[in-house]
Amino acid sequence: MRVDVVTVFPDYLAPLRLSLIGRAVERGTIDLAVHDLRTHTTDVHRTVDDSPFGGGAGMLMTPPPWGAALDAVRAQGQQSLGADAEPHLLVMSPAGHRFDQATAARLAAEPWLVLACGRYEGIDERVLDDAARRHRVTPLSIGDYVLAGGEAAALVVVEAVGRLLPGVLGNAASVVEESHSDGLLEAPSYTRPATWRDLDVPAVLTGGDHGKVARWRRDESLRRTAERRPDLLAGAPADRFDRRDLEL
Ligand SMILES: COc1cccc(COC(=O)c2cn[nH]c2)c1
Repeated sequence: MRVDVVTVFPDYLAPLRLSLIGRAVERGTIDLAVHDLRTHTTDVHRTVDDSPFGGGAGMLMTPPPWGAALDAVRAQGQQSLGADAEPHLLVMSPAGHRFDQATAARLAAEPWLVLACGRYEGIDERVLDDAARRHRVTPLSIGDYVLAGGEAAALVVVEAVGRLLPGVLGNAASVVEESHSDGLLEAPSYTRPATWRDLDVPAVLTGGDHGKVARWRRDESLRRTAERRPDLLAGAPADRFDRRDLEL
């Protein structure tokens, strides 16, 4: 997978060169390129923002540097992926579609993502409209809060998507048995020592009955989800989860 990130703070994306994702980049599983938006300005002050038409607080990112940057990113990407290749542009924004594990799984199947990191109050809408003439554009939110810029959101998206790519997680690790993989939160988990500060591991987990372990984990998963994230249960079709255990 090729991943391009456009930002006024390239150094903010340095963590993508570390650890799990960093190794995937070194191995070439992820072909990562971080681009400095200011490289695509033409004025002496390297201006990327201006006041919003219609008034309003703060500044907005002006289209010309974004247009030039996205054109350059497409040209570079097509050099390595082929002249017909087109990216999927993800614009990190509080006004975006909700990013979740299902979205991460869908994006992990795509060959080329370009992430746009907005700053200030955001990016002039015509940048998205112009890009949409050539390829898919998806405004994407990692949650219902406002950050100072899209860079932290880009780190989240690249990590959540990158870890799903083949070979990125060690063989032992599994993306199947984890929170949100089955629409629920994962059950509590334990490892050695069996007793720690007079706290014991639930006996079912050390009893050796795998059927009972599976049942216990499912029950705990449903209980934890009902307690912490009832929204995940509310939207589910009636038969999706075994609600009898939770008196829901
Ligand atoms: C592009 O327009 C804007 C405007 C304001 C802030 C940002 C940065 O992104 C976020 O704040 C965000 C992303 N997911 N959840 C929050 C982008």
